[in-house]
Amino acid sequence: MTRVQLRGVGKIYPGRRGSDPVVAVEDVSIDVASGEIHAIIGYSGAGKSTLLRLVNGLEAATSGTILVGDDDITGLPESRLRAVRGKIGMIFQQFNLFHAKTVAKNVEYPLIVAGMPAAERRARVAELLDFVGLGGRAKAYTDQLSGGQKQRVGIARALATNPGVLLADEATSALDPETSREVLRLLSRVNREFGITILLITHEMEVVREIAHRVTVMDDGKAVEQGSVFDVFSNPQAPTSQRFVATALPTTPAEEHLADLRARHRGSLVSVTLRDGGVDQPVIFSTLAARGVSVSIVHGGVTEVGGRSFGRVTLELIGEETAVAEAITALQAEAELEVLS
Ligand SMILES: Nc1ncnc2c1ncn2[C@@H]1O[C@H](COP(=O)(O)OP(=O)(O)OP(=O)(O)O)[C@@H](O)[C@H]1O
Repeated sequence: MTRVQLRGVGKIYPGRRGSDPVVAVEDVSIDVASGEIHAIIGYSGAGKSTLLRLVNGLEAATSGTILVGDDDITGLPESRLRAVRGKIGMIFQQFNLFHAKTVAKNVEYPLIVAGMPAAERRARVAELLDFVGLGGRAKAYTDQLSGGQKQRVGIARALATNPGVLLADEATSALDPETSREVLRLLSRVNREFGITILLITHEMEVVREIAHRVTVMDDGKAVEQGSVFDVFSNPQAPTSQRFVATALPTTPAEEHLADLRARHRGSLVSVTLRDGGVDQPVIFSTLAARGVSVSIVHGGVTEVGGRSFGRVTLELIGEETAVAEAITALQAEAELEVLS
């Protein structure tokens, strides 16, 4: 069981040929609990890859401390870093497999480096390939595999030496949505069955929603928001988080779409947020029915986030003007409701 702790971590790259230094990561603190799946999300250039390289010690932080398990990797000499890296597995967007080697040889490679005897290696490789569902493809060459299968080989190889932490660098970005979900489900199993802590970076909110427990949102080198996936999705605070959430959740219609809805629906339009632990849907419908107001859902929906439900629906309310106004006032006391027209 391994936790990862970043405290005030910064990375400044020296400017090239007289240009200004680049602040890639600035004062980032993240606590990844042992056995947690923690996602770091951000747009291109936010500093995600740099952060991951600092965690596996490929690059040295300019400031702050990084603990992997009980090892403070900041300031460790290369010889000691190698031992810590042995406890960290890594998978990549482009898989980084050896094309001239078979599937089995790819997975065996880190075991050879670790000095494991041949008979044990064979047994371990067979066990790993079974786990990732590639038991029948041991002798195939990696260029005969689909993208999803290649990433399964990457995962088996990363797990070979029993790491406590798995770092995933945009691990599903090169895959189609269905294959991406299969690989994410496999990563969830890795986390659940072996208790491996996973730190993954991504620019896709769907990835966060699918498997992460907690999330850090990065923007311009800084951690601008952190929290449980449900909290960040259902109530994003930072503008960057709000933009990401809008890509993955039903939202209030944007202005141009709203104009279209208004043209097609003559009733009053209201947007209601449905949050696990918030107002019950029957309360909304009975409040409207009691005043003779009829209701249609015209936009949005309800979805699963972090194992809980969250939704935002736009409703068209039709009835007597005073009855609709009264119903809206009554609902505002119970629910998160925004009047759109
Ligand atoms: N070796 C380097 N030398 C100089 N600047 C760098 C170096 N690596 C990254 N940077 C800069 O640091 C900033 C953060 O880059 P980084 O690759 O970590 O972002 P990212 O969020 O991973 O983006 P992407 O998703 O596009 O990879 C960028 O401005 C980038 O140009």
